[in-house]
Amino acid sequence: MKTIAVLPAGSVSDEAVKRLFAGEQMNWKHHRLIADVFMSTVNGVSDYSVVPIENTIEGSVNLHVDWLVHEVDMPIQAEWVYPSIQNLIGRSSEAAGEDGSIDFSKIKKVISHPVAIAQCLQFLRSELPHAEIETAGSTSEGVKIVKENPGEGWAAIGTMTAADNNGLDVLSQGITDHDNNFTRFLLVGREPFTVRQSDKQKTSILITLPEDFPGALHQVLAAFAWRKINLTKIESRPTKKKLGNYYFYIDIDMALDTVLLPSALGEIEALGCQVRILGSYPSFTYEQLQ
Ligand SMILES: O=C(O)C(=O)C[C@]1(C(=O)O)C=C[C@@H](O)C=C1
Repeated sequence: MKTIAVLPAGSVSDEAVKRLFAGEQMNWKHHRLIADVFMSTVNGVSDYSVVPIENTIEGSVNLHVDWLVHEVDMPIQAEWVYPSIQNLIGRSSEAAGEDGSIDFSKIKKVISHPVAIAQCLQFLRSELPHAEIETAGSTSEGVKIVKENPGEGWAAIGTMTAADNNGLDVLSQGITDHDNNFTRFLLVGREPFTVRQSDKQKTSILITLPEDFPGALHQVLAAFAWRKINLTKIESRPTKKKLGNYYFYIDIDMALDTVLLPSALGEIEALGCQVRILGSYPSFTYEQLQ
C-alpha cells in the first residue's frame, strides 16, 4: 500500500488527494506544515507528497514553488484540480447577536492558512475589519485551534469537512472573493502515478537564461512556437543567488516522450540556457475525477 504525505485531515489538500485516489486503499501521513509534507517523501517515509501549487485567486503558491525548485529534487508525477471552497467556522453560540443571527462584530480573531486568508480578503475587510488575523500551517489547523479555545470568540477559515470533524458551526458559507476558486495540486514522488490514466500529459521545466544575451527569452519561446508546442504557464522566479537573476518556470501541454519536445529543449540548450525537467505527468481536470 502506498503512503501519501499531506496536510492534516480536513484541509483542502486532504480533500483533494482523496478525490484523486478515490476507491484506493492508501496509507495517509498527515503533517502540520508543507515543509514536512515534502520531507516525508524526500526521507523515504512516504511515496508521494501532495503540493498545492496554484489557485484561481492568488496565483502561484510561491513558497511551494520554491520548495519544489530549491529544496527538493523530486519529480512531479501527476497534477489535478480541486475546488477551494472556504467558509467561516466557529461557534454560533459565541457569534450570535440579540436576534440570534450571526453578528460578525463578536468575532475577535480569524485563524487560517495565509493562502486561504488571501482568498477571502474582501470578505474579511467588509465583515471583520476589527478582527485580528492569525496564520496557521493549514486551514484545518486553524479550525482545530478554534475548537481547542472555546469562549474566546475566535473563528477559522476552512472546509465544511473541518467544521464537521471538529463539531463546529459554519458561520458563513462560501466566503472567497470570487466564485469558482480552484487549486491545482501536484503529486510529487519517485514512482510514476498509475492509478488513473489521462489523455492529457504535461511537462514542467525550469529554464535559466545565459547572462547578457539580448533576446534570449524571445529565442526560447520561438523554439516552442515554431513547433506549435503549447505553453500553459510561464512565470519568472528569483534564482536566489544574485539580485535580478531569474529562472523561468514553464508548463508545457505535451509529454516529454514525444519527438517535438526534446528537440525544442535541445535547441534551447544550444542557445546556452540551462534546462531542468521537473516532471512529465498526467493531468486531470476536476470533471475527470467525478
Ligand atoms: O490549508 C489547506 O487547507 C491547504 O490544503 C493548503 C492550501 C494552499 O497551500 O494553497 C490549499 C488550498 C487552499 O486554497 C488553501 C490552502
